[in-house]
Amino acid sequence: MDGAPLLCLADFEAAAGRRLPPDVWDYIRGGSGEELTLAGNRSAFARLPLRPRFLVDVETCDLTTNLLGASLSAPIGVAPTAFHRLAHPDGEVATARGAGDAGQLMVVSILASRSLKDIAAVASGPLWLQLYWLRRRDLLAEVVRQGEALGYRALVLTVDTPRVGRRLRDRRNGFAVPPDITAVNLDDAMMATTHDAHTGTSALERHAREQFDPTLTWADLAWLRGLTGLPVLLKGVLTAEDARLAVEHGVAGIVVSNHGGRQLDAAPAAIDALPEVLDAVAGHCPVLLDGGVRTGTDALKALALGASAVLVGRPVLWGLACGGASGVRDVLGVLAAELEDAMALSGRPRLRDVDATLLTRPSG
Ligand SMILES: Cc1cc2nc3c(=O)[nH]c(=O)nc-3n(C[C@H](O)[C@H](O)[C@H](O)COP(=O)(O)O)c2cc1C
Ligand SMILES: CCCCCCC(=O)C(=O)O
Repeated sequence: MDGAPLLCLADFEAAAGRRLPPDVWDYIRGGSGEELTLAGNRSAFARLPLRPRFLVDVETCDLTTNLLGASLSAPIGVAPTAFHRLAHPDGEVATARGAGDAGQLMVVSILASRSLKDIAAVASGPLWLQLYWLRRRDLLAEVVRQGEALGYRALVLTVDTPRVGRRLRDRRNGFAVPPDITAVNLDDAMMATTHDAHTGTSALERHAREQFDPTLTWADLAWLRGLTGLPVLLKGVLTAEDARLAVEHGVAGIVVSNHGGRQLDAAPAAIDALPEVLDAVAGHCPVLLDGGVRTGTDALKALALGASAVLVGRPVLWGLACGGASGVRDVLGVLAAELEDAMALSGRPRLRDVDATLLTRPSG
């Protein structure tokens, strides 16, 4: 990567914004509606001060962790995002290389623009596979079968997208996926409408209305669990009520997420929704968080509240746009280094020391 050094995720964001075509940049950066939730994801982190402790030996800080049997160099991973070839010609293959080099988890979108097989072939870190519930259950079942056969270790069902949110940037741009970039793990004919550009509308919104199944309910989870031996996590849970139902339905984990502010505008900031979900889950399964994580201190705050790990969406695409695999590795590396710094400077050298007292004064 040439030019000024990229020292924090905001540097990657600015550099990516200069490189990508304006409509792609808007697709990546945008949220839905008035973008209140998008902004809230950041401002909610900014509102939480940390309570550092001192005179603790912090010469060595240990970020390593284990998530559903996978050893990770840090509790930070790649959130599923569609069509990585929008950001770099190598797409998800580069992302998987970068995540593997960083020793971190990658969740691959069902809308990946490289094959699950090519991604698995280069991955040195754990891969999970994200699913949207398609009306075409035969295609969904085939993707699950393929993912399991290729060694993907868990399924992440996104539940916040019965349809795509009102993304005004995409509507204004008449956004459509360029014809040479496709969701190659799904049927070409089914995906054709993602390429149909019409002024004033988003091809992705229209496509999802046709192809995503909005009738999905809790009762359908049994069908998915019956297809596979893989653990199933739910992504997009924001309330205690849904978290309780998720546990009752035997999920292996929950990702607290508002889809990066791209679905229901006015949904709570992810970090604000985390405590009620954690309370309801009561330790029955790991709870991850995504949405607005941009610094090591953001990650530390989520971990202090009780998250097992955080995922990042847009920052990975910024890294990809800036430098392919090495850009992704660097973005994840910067976040991990910042987290390590924050642990040292707050007197919490091990993840088990990272608890609620970092945010709230203990009683008594
Ligand atoms: C360009 C883009 C594409 C996305 N595609 C998907 C997807 O295919 N599946 C999914 O579950 N979430 C998708 N998401 C949401 C992310 O998984 C994640 O929830 C969100 O990006 C986290 O917020 P952050 O970008 O602030 O880190 C997408 C987000 C973006 C920005
Ligand atoms: C192909 C139709 C829907 C794409 C939505 C991808 C996504 O989750 C996002 O853009 O956000």
